[in-house]
Amino acid sequence: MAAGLSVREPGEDAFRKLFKFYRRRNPAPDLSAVTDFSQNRGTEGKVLDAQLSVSAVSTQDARKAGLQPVSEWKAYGLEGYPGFIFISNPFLPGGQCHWVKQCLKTYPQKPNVCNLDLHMGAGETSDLWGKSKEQLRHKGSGRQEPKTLLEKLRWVTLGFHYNWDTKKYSPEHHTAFPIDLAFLSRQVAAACGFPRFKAEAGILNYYHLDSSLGIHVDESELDHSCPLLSFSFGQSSVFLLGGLRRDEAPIPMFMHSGDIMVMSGVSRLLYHAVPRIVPCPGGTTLPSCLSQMAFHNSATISLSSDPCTPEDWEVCSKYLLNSRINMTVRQVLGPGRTFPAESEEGHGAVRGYEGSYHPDSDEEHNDGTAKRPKKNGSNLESSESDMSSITH
Ligand SMILES: O=C(O)CCC(=O)C(=O)O
Ligand SMILES: [Fe+2]
Repeated sequence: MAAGLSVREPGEDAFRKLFKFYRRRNPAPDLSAVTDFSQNRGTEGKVLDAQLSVSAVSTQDARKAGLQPVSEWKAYGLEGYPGFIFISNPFLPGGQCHWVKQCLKTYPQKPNVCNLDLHMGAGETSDLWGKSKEQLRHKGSGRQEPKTLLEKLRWVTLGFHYNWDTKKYSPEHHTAFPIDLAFLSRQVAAACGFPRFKAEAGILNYYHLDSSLGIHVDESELDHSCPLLSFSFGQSSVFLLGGLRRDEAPIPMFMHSGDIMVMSGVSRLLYHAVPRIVPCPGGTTLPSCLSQMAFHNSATISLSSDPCTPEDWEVCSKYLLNSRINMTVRQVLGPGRTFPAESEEGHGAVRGYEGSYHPDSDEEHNDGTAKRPKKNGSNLESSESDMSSITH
């Protein structure tokens, strides 16, 4: 680590040790201890069935969001982690394609904010999709080929735009939250017992095969009684769920495409990180739930005037061969609350952003420990010298 970059020098705590273990390239780590909810593997009696509110979401609304009826969802909790809910891919066949397409084609557009805005002009960052799609579609697997703008995308913020420097939200930096994503979030939150959840801020993280997201707690939101929702698409990842203290050893678990995680109650403020992306074997395929896209039956068409077409999906699937997308949705303010006056503020900050709070890829520098926010803002790390490490 370069001198002066460290915000603080934590000891070799249990979380950091496991982060480094799973982040390691050579030799690749043994993943047999990673809990896999979809396979009932590695759960060692700690997994509980989570109770969902089946009647809180109509089958019609679930379908509109691309989801199966709640009665079909497989939802789990973990003993000792009240408020943590893991929903194993509840999407309908074809239901994920709308969200992937939105993350690549729609949400990066203005007025939303993305990492490329920090060092490129408005003209250059407009229509990333249009500027990238042909090149991406025809791209070979050669590492030497220049990256498209879409491949340089690391994060997008929605609604109340998270400020990576101050680690705060502010009323001045707000644009309309996407209606379709608010709808999806409302259904998931309602099923988990939060019928009044209001999607107010979103952070989309774009990971490549060498990306990781450093150890952190999401505590910048002003009301922690509201859950944090997390949706994953594309290649799988290892997610580390820790405790309220940084030195508690985390539980490693896989997040696969379509999986949804809800952090609420006591688990809302747990340390967590993503040390590793785990591509499908061979690196040339998509997870099976994504390879059977049913366009004729696209469940989400009614949510958007721009449904995901087969041509769109060709670009999305090419992108996802090497990538993972995660959307987190947050409620920033408590019900009926507004932002406090500046002088009353005592809130804010993402605690312990160790490594990067944007996907990052710098192996040497990415041991899960806090660094000064990079110019790109976030905390993602990647082993290239660009900015693939997430450090929100
Ligand atoms: O990518 C993930 O699974 C986690 C993302 C996350 O923790 C965040 O955006 O705060
Ligand atoms: Fe987080």
